[in-house]
Amino acid sequence: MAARESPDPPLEITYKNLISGTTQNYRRPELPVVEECELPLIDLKELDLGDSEKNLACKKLIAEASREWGFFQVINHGIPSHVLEIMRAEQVKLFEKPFEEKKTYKDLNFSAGSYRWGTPSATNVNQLSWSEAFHVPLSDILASGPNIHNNTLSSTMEQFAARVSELAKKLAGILAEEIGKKTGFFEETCLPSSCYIRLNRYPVCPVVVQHPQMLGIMPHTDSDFVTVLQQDGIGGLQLVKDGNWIAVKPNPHALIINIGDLFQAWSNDVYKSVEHRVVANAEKERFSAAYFYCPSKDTVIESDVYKRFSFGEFKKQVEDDVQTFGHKIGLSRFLVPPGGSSSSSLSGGL
Ligand SMILES: O=C(O)CCC(=O)C(=O)O
Ligand SMILES: [Fe+2]
Repeated sequence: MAARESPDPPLEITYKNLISGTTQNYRRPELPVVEECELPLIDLKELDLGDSEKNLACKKLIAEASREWGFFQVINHGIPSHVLEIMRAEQVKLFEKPFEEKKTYKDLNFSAGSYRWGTPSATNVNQLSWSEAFHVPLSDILASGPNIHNNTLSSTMEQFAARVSELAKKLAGILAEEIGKKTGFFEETCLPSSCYIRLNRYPVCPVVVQHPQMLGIMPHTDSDFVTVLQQDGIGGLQLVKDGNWIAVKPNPHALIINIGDLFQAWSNDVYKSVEHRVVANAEKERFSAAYFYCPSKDTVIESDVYKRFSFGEFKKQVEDDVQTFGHKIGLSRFLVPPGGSSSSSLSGGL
């Protein structure tokens, strides 16, 4: 295959100087990595057996995992396997396209900037994400009407989103109920068009030999209520638990669920939005698809721990911080100062 037709973004060439530099490449102290482990595995079948004891026990497990891990995996989640398989097949087909084509992908009504690769702001190798992604607001897909381009990718994403959002809504409702909050909140605020799908590909990373700590995606928390993640069998996802990085063992039958920043704030820090990252792989490429369950931008998050903020303000703050500091600061930006009031308005805010 001619070089210009390669599907891979030119990560190695673009970041050559960062990769080959040594002295300026200070690496911040790493948390120790603990061995691969299984996330709490929750069988959602228990919710629908008509057995109220099992139903309650299952809800408790969901809440407990969200408090203690911020992450869990679910089986018997109700999403037909063909929906997941078609999504994955379309995702692979999309990423197989030559890099030059992905950069300007016009077949879909994806907004500008949906396709991302590497880390444009990286000034040292530790800030480099060895990956490419389509980060797609579902409003792009739904706005284009039913299958306007006769495009199987957009109709597949629409079908995937419809099913996965049902799962996210169900889990969010259970988590709300477990802390005595209104479950209807999500139906009112998280609309089909306010959510996002992010299709990730982690190309093989030959540089791992020189830089064993190379990451596929930088440590981050998600800026949503709940994320539903479909990963393949390669592995590489890690999360922080009790001050250590834990490697998640892939389970081919399960979907991964994690709590995002909005739920942490809305639950007054009961549920945890936990930092996670993906390590690069020297031998195998990896795919994942994340569904971000988000409210409309004007939705206000009320919390006793954080100043009240709209989702739009939160997103804007994250974007500004990434621009200024090269990384997200997140919820700590919105903490109520000691002795302060959570209803105080942000400057230029509500
Ligand atoms: O690929 C993964 O396993 C994680 C992806 C992720 O964290 C994200 O897209 O926010
Ligand atoms: Fe994430």
